Amino acid sequence: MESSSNSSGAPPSHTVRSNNNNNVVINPDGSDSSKIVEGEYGFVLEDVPRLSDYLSHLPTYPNPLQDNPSYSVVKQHFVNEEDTVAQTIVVHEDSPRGTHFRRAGPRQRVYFEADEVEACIVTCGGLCPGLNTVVREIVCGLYNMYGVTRVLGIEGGYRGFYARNTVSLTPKSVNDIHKRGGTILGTSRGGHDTTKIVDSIEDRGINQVYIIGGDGTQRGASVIFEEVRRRGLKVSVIGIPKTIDNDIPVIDKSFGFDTAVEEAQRAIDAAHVEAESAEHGVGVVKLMGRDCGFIAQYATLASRDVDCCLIPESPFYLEGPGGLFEYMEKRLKENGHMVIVIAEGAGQNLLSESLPNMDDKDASGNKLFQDVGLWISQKIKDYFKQKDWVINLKHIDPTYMIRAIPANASDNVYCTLLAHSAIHGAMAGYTGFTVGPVNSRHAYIPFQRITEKQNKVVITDRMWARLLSSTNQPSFLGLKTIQGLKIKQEQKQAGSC
Ligand SMILES: Nc1ncnc2c1ncn2[C@@H]1O[C@H](COP(=O)(O)OP(=O)(O)O)[C@@H](O)[C@H]1O
Ligand SMILES: O=P(O)(O)OC[C@H]1O[C@](O)(COP(=O)(O)O)[C@@H](O)[C@@H]1O
Ligand SMILES: [Mg+2]
Repeated sequence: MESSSNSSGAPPSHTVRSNNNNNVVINPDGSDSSKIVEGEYGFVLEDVPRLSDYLSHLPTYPNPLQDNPSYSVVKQHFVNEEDTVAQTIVVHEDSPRGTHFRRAGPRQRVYFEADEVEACIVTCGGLCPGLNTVVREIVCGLYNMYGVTRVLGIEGGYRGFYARNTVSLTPKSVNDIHKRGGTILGTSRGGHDTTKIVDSIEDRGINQVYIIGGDGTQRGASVIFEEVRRRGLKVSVIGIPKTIDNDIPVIDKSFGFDTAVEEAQRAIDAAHVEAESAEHGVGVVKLMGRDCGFIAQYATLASRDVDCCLIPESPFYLEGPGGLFEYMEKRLKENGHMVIVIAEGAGQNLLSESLPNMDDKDASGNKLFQDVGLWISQKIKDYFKQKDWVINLKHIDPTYMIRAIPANASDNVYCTLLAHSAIHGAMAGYTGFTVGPVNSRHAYIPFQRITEKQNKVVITDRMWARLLSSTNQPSFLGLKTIQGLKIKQEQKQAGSC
């Protein structure tokens, strides 16, 4: 096969000029692999590392995709090397061009020959619908698009690299796994040991590492990448973002989220049927969402049967004017029944008042929460009992049932695109990135942008207002807080004019 040599030389650590004369800042403080490219009119590219940044004279090869009969219909075979995806697409005349990410997709030249690739896949953290689809599509995509036949499955999450045997994954062995929930590879929390993991990668001759997981996993992937780079290995480290909670920033949404919202409808429907069939019926549905209430918010908006949605981002209170109990009394008088949806991370401040000193963490260091569904159900029962109201409360907790199902059709397609974007990036020699859609276009995003903060429901956005207007619930914000938010909003608008 034809090969050409890349001569980028020794690891750069300063500002250099790119092909199109932009400023490129690589490793500004020497501590990480940030690559910021600054262009005209406020254009900023937050680029991702490439193997050639730290390995010199790497040969490249023509991309085999151009000879693939299935792709012969494609008009433009390859993504232009200079293509980027804008993070902000709502702009006005004077807006700077703003932050961009490198566009995902197949490149004209690749850094790996098919028979050179030793890929591996690992799934980490909590379950999420679609994990098996991503695994399947990495295996089949590598095989069908690039002729790669050697893919290993790492079992049981990060610790599987050094504590378990691997399984060989072939298009045949993964053929129908997308129809099953969970992950055929198994998963775990904790157990991240960077040195042991990279030793295992080196010992097994692995040169493409596909890591599927949430924010914790991507933090782990980032340190694996740094260690791989420090050792000077020709190994691409690619993160594929996963979380049912949808709390990963920058990307449009995470896979499995749509499936979760859809499945949550069944629980809300059941709660509604139970509630409306009884006198003063109250249905309480607990949904997942450790630090953010996206599943609860979207499930509520989709259902239209929910009277109150409680999420971690919007603090609430039970007693007194404007509180939950007052609203419940009003709603039960008006309508005879009501449905409450609560995200698992909501109201934890109130719970810790009743149950102090609960500071347990899981093996990954995530805080373990008290069961807010049980807690609020008991509080509601106690309140109405002392008021001599007979209510009929049914509490439904479908959380793990929702998480354990296979992905729905749209999540399956989304998982396929994620897997393909990840493969194209790895084959093109990109590394140290997470893949995901930004404003509907798949992009390669530096790890630190994914791990530096969490995506949250913004309660001053129109979407939350839509929810409030659909449920008619109180905002639980005091007059002072609302005024404060308004002033902030006005100051922001004045500043941007
Ligand atoms: N800061 C970190 N550095 C290295 N590994 C981490 C870090 N945070 C979490 N991990 C590892 O990532 C894996 C998944 O993390 P976890 O928080 O459980 O799930 P998720 O990836 O879904 O957020 C675990 O094996 C954990 O040890
Ligand atoms: O019982 P587990 O496995 O610790 O999972 C519970 C947590 O997993 C989640 O579903 C998702 O968390 P991750 O994104 O960290 O996997 C949370 O909503 C929930 O709090
Ligand atoms: Mg997490």
